[in-house]
Amino acid sequence: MAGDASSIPELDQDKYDSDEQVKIICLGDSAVGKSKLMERFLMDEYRPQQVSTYALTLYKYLTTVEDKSVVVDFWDTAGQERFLSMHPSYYHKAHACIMVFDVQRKVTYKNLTSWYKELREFRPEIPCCVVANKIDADLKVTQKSFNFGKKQGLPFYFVSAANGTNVVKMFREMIKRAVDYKQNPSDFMDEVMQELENFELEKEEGPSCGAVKSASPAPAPAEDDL
Ligand SMILES: Nc1nc2c(ncn2[C@@H]2O[C@H](COP(=O)(O)OP(=O)(O)OP(=O)(O)O)[C@@H](O)[C@H]2O)c(=O)[nH]1
Ligand SMILES: [Mg+2]
Repeated sequence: MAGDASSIPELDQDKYDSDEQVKIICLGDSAVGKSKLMERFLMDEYRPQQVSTYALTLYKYLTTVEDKSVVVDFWDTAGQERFLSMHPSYYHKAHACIMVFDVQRKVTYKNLTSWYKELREFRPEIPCCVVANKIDADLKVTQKSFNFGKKQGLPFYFVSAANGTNVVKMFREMIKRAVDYKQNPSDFMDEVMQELENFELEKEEGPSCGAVKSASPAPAPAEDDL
């Protein structure tokens, strides 16, 4: 992924500056089910055996949010997660993040701390959620409470890519939050970019009293009961 991204049109991230494009990234250890969750949501199908992702995959999804057309790019990792770290370009301009762990492997839950830390270094304010995957393998796990993220007010979902539990709900809510965030960015750099854009517009249109977008944080939906 760290190669010459500029030569691949799909990886030109300037497109995420346009109103109708959002970028959603997925974080979590290898084999927690990130790719399967995206496949489940996008194709509503589930293939139990598939080799892990060795190259970056972009899943494009066209939808409408509050009557507006939106193109969502879901970014799936290139196996860099084995090193518990991603290339900065993975985070660049992301509007939301889905953090996944595997309920059958405790270490994947523990590692969320490192994932979250890295995410916030690059994207301090974007909406994020915590996803407990593979609940089909042990339904009793839904009685347990997983408190990571509670402090930060992150929504939590028990899901299964295998049988589809909560997959559509989780993705729909995250798309909505990504779009809300995009309309009201609260990251300092996003604000700077927005101001620069307004400035450029003003220059083109001549002097006027152009307004700068406000910077209130996107509201988080109510957390699932654990
Ligand atoms: N039982 C069960 N198995 C799942 C579920 N989701 C994924 N798996 C299995 O877990 C394994 C890993 O799934 P992937 O989607 O490839 O995981 P990943 O996080 O994309 O892994 P990397 O690409 O290596 O980072 C596969 O063998 C899947 O079949 C689930 O909901 N339930
Ligand atoms: Mg994968």
